[in-house]
Amino acid sequence: EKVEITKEQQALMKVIADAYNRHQIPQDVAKKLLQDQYSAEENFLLLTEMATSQVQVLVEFTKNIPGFLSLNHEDQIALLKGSAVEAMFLRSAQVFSKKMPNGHNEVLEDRIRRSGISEEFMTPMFNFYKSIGVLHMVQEEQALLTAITILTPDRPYVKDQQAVERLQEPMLDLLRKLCVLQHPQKPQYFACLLGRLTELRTLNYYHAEMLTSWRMNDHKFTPLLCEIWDVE
Ligand SMILES: CC(C)c1onc(-c2c(Cl)cccc2Cl)c1COc1ccc2cc(-c3cccc(C(=O)O)c3)sc2c1
Repeated sequence: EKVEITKEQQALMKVIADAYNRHQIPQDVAKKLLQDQYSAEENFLLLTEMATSQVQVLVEFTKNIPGFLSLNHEDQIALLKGSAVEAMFLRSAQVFSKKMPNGHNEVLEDRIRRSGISEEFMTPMFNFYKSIGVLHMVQEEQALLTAITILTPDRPYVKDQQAVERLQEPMLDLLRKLCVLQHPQKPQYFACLLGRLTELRTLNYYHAEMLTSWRMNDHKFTPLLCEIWDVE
């Protein structure tokens, strides 16, 4: 049947896309990836700085999601803590797939591969990056998918799951329509995107292991990362 994006869905798309484009890692921070120190220590510190900056960007983006700030305050924190790693996998995946103009993607891969992460986590991590890359998502899809990830009702400690569902559903409906309109030759495209969200959840477990092994090697995180990841 003819898929139509309603006026209010257009308005929602504009709010989410503008927020996503407005809140990016500052270029001077992203540029640090290109500096020439490549020791495992140096890479870890750089990635820590990127992640910290990314969390700040993520919080600002989340505050622009219509209805988020009217959720119960503890639930707002639970949603951010529960989705931060997944949102950062999505964001860093865009860096790989959008072929950053000044070669960020190669250096990012090198730095991640040489930052004290054990081999067993590299495979699922880079498989995810590849599976996102082949989708060639447009900016609006990336923005909606990030908002949908943040608005996942069944995160740990969320009390009013229905309230979160009521915010997530219109985003899912809009993304479904967008996929049909943007990728008419790929009827399964929307299902593919949702499949990525499932793959993201498994990466949470690998990431928790990564944090543990870094901490066992006495790696330090920033206060913001300690707070969002409940470490130290
Ligand atoms: C604490 C640190 C060691 C860490 O622990 N786990 C992870 C992680 C790793 Cl490895 C992989 C996935 C997820 C996480 Cl969470 C990280 C590093 O996380 C990040 C998080 C976001 C970004 C955005 C970037 C980026 C570059 C250029 C341009 C842009 C841009 O947005 O333009 C973004 S790099 C980057 C690194």
